Amino acid sequence: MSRASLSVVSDSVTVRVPAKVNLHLGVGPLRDDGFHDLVTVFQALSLCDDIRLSPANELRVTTRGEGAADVPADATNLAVRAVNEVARRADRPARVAIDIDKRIPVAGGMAGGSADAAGALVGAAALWGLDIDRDDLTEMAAALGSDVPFALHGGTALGTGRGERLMPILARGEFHWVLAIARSGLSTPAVYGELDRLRESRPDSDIITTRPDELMAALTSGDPRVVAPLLHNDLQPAALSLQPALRRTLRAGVDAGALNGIVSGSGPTCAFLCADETSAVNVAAELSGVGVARAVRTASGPVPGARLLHD
Ligand SMILES: C[C@@](CO)(OP(=O)(O)O)[C@H](O)COP(=O)(O)OP(=O)(O)OC[C@H]1O[C@@H](n2ccc(N)nc2=O)[C@H](O)[C@@H]1O
Ligand SMILES: Nc1ncnc2c1ncn2[C@@H]1O[C@H](COP(=O)(O)OP(=O)(O)O)[C@@H](O)[C@H]1O
Repeated sequence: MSRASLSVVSDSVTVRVPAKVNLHLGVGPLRDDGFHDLVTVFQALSLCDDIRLSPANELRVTTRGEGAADVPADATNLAVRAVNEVARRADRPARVAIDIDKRIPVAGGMAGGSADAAGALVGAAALWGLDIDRDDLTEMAAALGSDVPFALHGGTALGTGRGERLMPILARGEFHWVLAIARSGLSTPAVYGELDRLRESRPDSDIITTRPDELMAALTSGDPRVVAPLLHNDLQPAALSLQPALRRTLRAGVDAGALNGIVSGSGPTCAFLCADETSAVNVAAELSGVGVARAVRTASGPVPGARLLHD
């Protein structure tokens, strides 16, 4: 069969993909390949991007919504890279229009680009009727970025390696979060670099990357009051060093009634764990009034990873 005669199985597909927060982020020393070994606990949140893929004459991408102007519209867009990867594997032309409806803050430490990549992998496979098994999809995801496998996986999971090796974690119940989105983003490599710099200046500081057993046990209890004091992020001092104003944001969320606040991944989004949904709505309202963030959102977790939406 020639490439041109391959039939398109569907007119268009839409995939919904979640943001993540790291409930625990332990960062090991810098590896020779430029990455750091991690021990992290991811949770997928109800703040999602929607990725629509439709047949087109050429590969193109448009983004609307949250931070759209900061999302590349060329071959460096992670969704474009994902579609190119599926096309290469299927040996077919990547003639697809990708439309991203963004809600996940760009360069916000919530893995928005990774989510779009995961959505585009699932979307391209569905659009072209390809049968790619879960392990192969996960391998393709890991090649696109350390956080991409988790965006496929969703739920609550332990991440090791550079974050791409996943093991599901049992988390009971629903956790309610408030997200304070900062006025400008932070570059992930810059934040890891700042952590290395801070560690070099304090050579006696311990680097501990053991499994966070206490947090994992707390998650099975489903009680946010037990989980809240166990939130931990090794990248937080580095993010605070690059954006000192985040200290005020973290304080404001706790003052507004959150159980605890943490910088999400490499930041600068701050995530606040609340006792319940009502408390989250109240904390969000109060935090909006203080003016420490560009936008404030509520979200719950865990939610599933990349999933096809059916009209
Ligand atoms: C920090 C975390 C925490 O979940 O997420 P974000 O806060 O950015 O969303 C991740 O480790 C980000 O993962 P991701 O954004 O996929 O990173 P990649 O594209 O794989 O790598 C970008 C760069 O980040 C640094 N990096 C990333 C992962 C890792 N384990 N060690 C690193 O040092 C490296 O400098 C690398 O070149
Ligand atoms: N589809 C995409 N959405 C967002 N950012 C993207 C995308 N594709 C590439 N990028 C690039 O990736 C960088 C990191 O974006 P993002 O994944 O949103 O943040 P973070 O790594 O902090 O979670 C952005 O600054 C942008 O240049």
